[in-house]
Formats: sequence, C-alpha cells, structure tokens
Amino acid sequence: MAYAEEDRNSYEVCKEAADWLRARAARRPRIAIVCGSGLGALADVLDSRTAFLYEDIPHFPRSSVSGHVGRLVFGELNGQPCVCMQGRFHSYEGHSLSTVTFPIRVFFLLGVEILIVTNAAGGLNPHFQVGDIMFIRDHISLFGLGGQNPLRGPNDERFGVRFPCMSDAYEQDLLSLAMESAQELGFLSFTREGVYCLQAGPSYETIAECRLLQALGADAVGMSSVPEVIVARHCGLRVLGISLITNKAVMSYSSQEKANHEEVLRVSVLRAEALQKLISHLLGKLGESTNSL
Ligand SMILES: O=P(O)(O)O[C@@H]1C[C@H](O)[C@@H](CO)O1
Ligand SMILES: Nc1nc2[nH]cnc2c(=O)[nH]1
Repeated sequence: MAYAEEDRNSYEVCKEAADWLRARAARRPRIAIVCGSGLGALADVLDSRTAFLYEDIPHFPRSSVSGHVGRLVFGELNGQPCVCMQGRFHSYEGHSLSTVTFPIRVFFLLGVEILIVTNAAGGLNPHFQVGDIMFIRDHISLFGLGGQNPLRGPNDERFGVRFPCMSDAYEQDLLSLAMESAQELGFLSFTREGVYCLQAGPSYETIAECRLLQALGADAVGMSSVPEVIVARHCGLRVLGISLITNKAVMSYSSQEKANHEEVLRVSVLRAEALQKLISHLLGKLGESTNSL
C-alpha cells in the first residue's frame, strides 16, 4: 500500500500491521511497553517470547539510535501478556510525528489496554539524583505548545475524538500502583514523581534552556514519549510514564558536566534491572486488580 509519510498512521495502514502481527503472535497483549534508551533488556526477560524485527513488519519504521535495537517482542511478564518495543522512534531521527506514534495505534488495534512508556531523561529538579526513577505525573510538550501535535490533520473517529483531554494523561490509579510497587520492592529512596518536558533534540539543552524549563515547572527533560502518550490517550489507552534520570541537567556556567549519550546508556543499563523488577511487580498487581481497575 502506497501512502504519503503523514498518512502512515491512517486506520488502514495501522490495521495492515496489526493484522500481520495478530496472525503471528501467540497471545493478544494487554500491555504495551516502550523501552527507552538503554532499557531494551526488559524485553529479553519476557516469558514465551516471539520477536519481530521492525524491518519485517509491514509499514513499521526503522530505528537508528544506539541503545534502540529495533524489535517488537511479544511474551508474558509476571503472567501478563505484553508487547515490548525494543527501540522507539524519535522526531530528531527525521521521522514525522505520525511515524513516531504509528506503533501506538497498531497496539490499540491489537487490543492493548495499557501503555507503559519509559525513557531516559535529564534531571532538572535539584532534589533528583542520577539513577532516580521518576513516575511521570504530567508533561510539558514544547512541540505541542509550538504547534506540532501528532493529532494534527484530519481526525479519524475510529481512533478517538477531535479534541482529546490531556489533564488526565497519566492515570492516577496506575501511578498509585507503581508507587506501591516501588515501596514493596524497597525502591522508595530512588523513586520520584514529576513533570517530564519534551524538547525536540538531538542537541541537549543549553544552560539557559535548563534554567527556563526548571522555572516552567519541569522536573526532567527528554526527547520522546509525549507524542506516544498523546496518541495513546486519543485512542483511550491507559498510560503510565517512567523516566530514568540518567544525568543531571547542567545549570551553572562553572560546571564541568557535559550531557552525552554514552553516559545516558551507561546509567540506563545500571538501573535496567531495578526497572525490570518494578515493571514486573506492577504487572503482577495489575493482574490481581484486573476486575477493580
Ligand atoms: O528514547 P529515550 O527518550 O529514552 O532517549 C533519550 C532521548 C534521546 O533519544 C537520548 C539522548 O541521550 O536518550
Ligand atoms: N533532552 C534531554 N534528553 C535526555 N535524555 C537523557 N538525558 C537527557 C537530557 O539531559 N536532555
């Protein structure tokens, strides 16, 4: 099927990819997990795994960033049927926002109910430490505020309404369960909650920009997740967002710190196991609470 790039996430194109996957995956996933930079190992611990390279799935984009393998992995985590994106798409790679968010609509058509987005982010909150896990309470989209929204263009009601609400983008019940999980695992000393700010990248922020974002109320800054969350909420998925604070944003001209992707990947890998435990524990709770949530 030929289509213009901005039409990649049309209902028909997404359905072709979903139908292809449904014919090959053993179970319908209930939960989709997007693995952030350096966090892809989560997909390797799924039970009863079936993996598909993005290049083999109809219409799937390719990922080009180090730390993003480029596979969709189906399986079970703590008894819950899941699908993991081992590698996501970013706008700075040159992808349109419809390409960046295409997998989310495919997940919706596969019957996914809950989306967990993870990312690596720079900490703006002065109380945050490198290695902290931040549950996303809310976001600031510098894209959206500047006129770039993944829902721009004709609206297809089969996905959702023209004007979706975003004040409840990150579900309180999921956030509470995630916090409970952190407590039960003894992770509270490095667990936070906060506001994630999206900037386009690929360059990291200047010092003046970090100061501005902090003054705006952002606790962490990154280059992903928000378009995925907007499209997920548009089609009614419940969303949990998790940022791993891989570096502290540089706030002072006397600092010798310099943000770099190698450091981001190094810290992600160090915390990957804790994050796997946390998500696995949370999924166990979601299994127990299927009827109440
Ligand atoms: O995919 P995520 O948001 O985890 O990746 C972050 C943002 C950039 O892609 C990269 C910068 O180091 O890490
Ligand atoms: N924009 C941005 N993205 C990141 N991803 C990981 N660390 C950072 C950071 O400091 N800034």
